[in-house]
Amino acid sequence: MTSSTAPIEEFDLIIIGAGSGNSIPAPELKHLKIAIVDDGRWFGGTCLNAGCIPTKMFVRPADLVRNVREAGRLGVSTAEVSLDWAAVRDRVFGRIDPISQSGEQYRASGEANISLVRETVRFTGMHELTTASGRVLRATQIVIGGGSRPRELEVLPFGETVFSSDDAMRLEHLPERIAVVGGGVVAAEFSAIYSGFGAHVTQLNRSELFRGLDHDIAETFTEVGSRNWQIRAGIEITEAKQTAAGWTLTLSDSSTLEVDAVLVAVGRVPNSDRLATPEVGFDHEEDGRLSVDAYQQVLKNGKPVGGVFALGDISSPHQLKHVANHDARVVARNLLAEARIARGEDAQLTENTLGPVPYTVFSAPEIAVFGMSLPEAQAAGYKAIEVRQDYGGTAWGWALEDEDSFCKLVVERGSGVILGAHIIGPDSPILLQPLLQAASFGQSIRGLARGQYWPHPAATEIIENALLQAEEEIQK
Ligand SMILES: Cc1cc2nc3c(=O)[nH]c(=O)nc-3n(C[C@H](O)[C@H](O)[C@H](O)COP(=O)(O)OP(=O)(O)OC[C@H]3O[C@@H](n4cnc5c(N)ncnc54)[C@H](O)[C@@H]3O)c2cc1C
Ligand SMILES: NC(=O)c1ccc[n+]([C@@H]2O[C@H](COP(=O)([O-])OP(=O)(O)OC[C@H]3O[C@@H](n4cnc5c(N)ncnc54)[C@H](O)[C@@H]3O)[C@@H](O)[C@H]2O)c1
Repeated sequence: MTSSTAPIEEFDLIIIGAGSGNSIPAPELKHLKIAIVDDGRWFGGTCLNAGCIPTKMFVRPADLVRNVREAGRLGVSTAEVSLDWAAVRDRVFGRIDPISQSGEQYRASGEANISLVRETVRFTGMHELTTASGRVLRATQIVIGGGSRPRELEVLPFGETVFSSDDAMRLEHLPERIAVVGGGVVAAEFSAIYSGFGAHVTQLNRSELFRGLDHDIAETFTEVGSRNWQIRAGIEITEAKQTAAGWTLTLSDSSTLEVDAVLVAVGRVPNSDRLATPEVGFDHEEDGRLSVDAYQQVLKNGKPVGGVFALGDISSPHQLKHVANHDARVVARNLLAEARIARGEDAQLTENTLGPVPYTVFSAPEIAVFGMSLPEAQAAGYKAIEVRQDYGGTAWGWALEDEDSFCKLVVERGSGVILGAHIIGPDSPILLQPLLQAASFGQSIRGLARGQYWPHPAATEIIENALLQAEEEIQK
């Protein structure tokens, strides 16, 4: 399949993608000749440069302003508050860009056994890659951590005033009127950010928001979110016309919307096509991600391809950084184990077997969930119960004057194991963790609430009360 006549450059290990893949070269791999290949606009992958980290650095000031605006109901009188987009943007990227740049410098010249290749590559053999400039790289072991990219909408292709999350935080000026297209986590987080900064935001989605989540969580998000930005769910853009000011969007109910700019946040596509992994015959799932086995080995005709592993968004059903990081830990162990097995030594591959995956949305309101809703648990054949604890039923909820937030628990009646937890409200990503811990270790909720102190009147009493309710319910 090699089309280039360039001399072949041989490595022990090639890592494609310097996002989560960049954590793989550890001291244990110092004996290997390694190439790290990445064609990103910024070095270090999505999370650092255009994902988890900068978004949360924008969410925080937007939250502060929103809290001040809402503080009147707690008796706090405030003058008008505002946020300076350019100042926040420069603070965020003034911190992030140097981290990315020094990471790149270190990889380019910091270690004798590592070569950095800043080019796009494609597979031209199962252990061979060809770069855009025609270099041919070969290795015994290859890790594919190529990530995903924002999906484009046919009716609104990306351009100067139609952008994805990649550009959404680096805008020169914050547009006054923004349409945010999508009903998932990216759309939710950016609607909260832009509206906190004072833009007039209209979120458009073809179905209800957060369709995959517990119904009450999705409904409450829509209700509370609507207090800060406009939400139009169950609507599609049928036509988009560029105007002098921005865009006129025609919607499926025949109404029109005038905006200055559009953020398209309708999911992310795995980068397997850019790597030509279909052409070398690797297996793929329906959504285009690479198929892997329990050891993160890439499959071909259902069987693992020796020496080829994948991690993160390019092979995971969960496009989440904590999942990509754990995949990388498993792959790092398995690279060494595979080499030992090949040398006839006693070694075993490690399975990727962590418990339920937490999913958190840093919007206004925040959401944190894992596992099944009650209908999902019942459909899966569990004898399950569900309880709901409102924040407002605890002293912390009174302090917040909260009338919207809640925690729902789905518990298997017999074992007392938590099958799902669904929290919407302030600090829900933190409140989820004790529940996730119990579920991850298969711990019954029996005795969990009363077997430890819960500081009074902290927000964790919401979890304590939910557990007590669930314990009572499974005893009936
Ligand atoms: C706006 C936003 C906010 C997010 N917030 C969160 C959050 O709060 N919490 C959370 O858990 N997750 C969050 N995520 C998801 C998280 O960022 C991703 O799951 C994670 O970064 C994926 O890591 P990865 O290593 O798989 O891929 P990436 O970090 O994307 O790395 C892949 C790298 O491969 C390179 N590459 C791809 N194809 C080629 C090729 N052919 N040749 C050479 N190089 C190539 C790319 O340039 C890229 O640098 C967020 C995502 C976005 C977009
Ligand atoms: N806090 C976090 O953990 C966090 C934050 C941001 C992103 N992420 C990750 O990034 C990934 C991408 O996020 P996302 O919000 O872009 O995707 P998503 O899958 O969460 O939501 C996509 C939304 O776009 C809509 N949609 C899809 N195709 C469409 C089309 N053709 N026309 C109109 N609407 C369409 C869907 O109905 C859905 O509401 C997520 O899977 C998530 O795991 C995580």
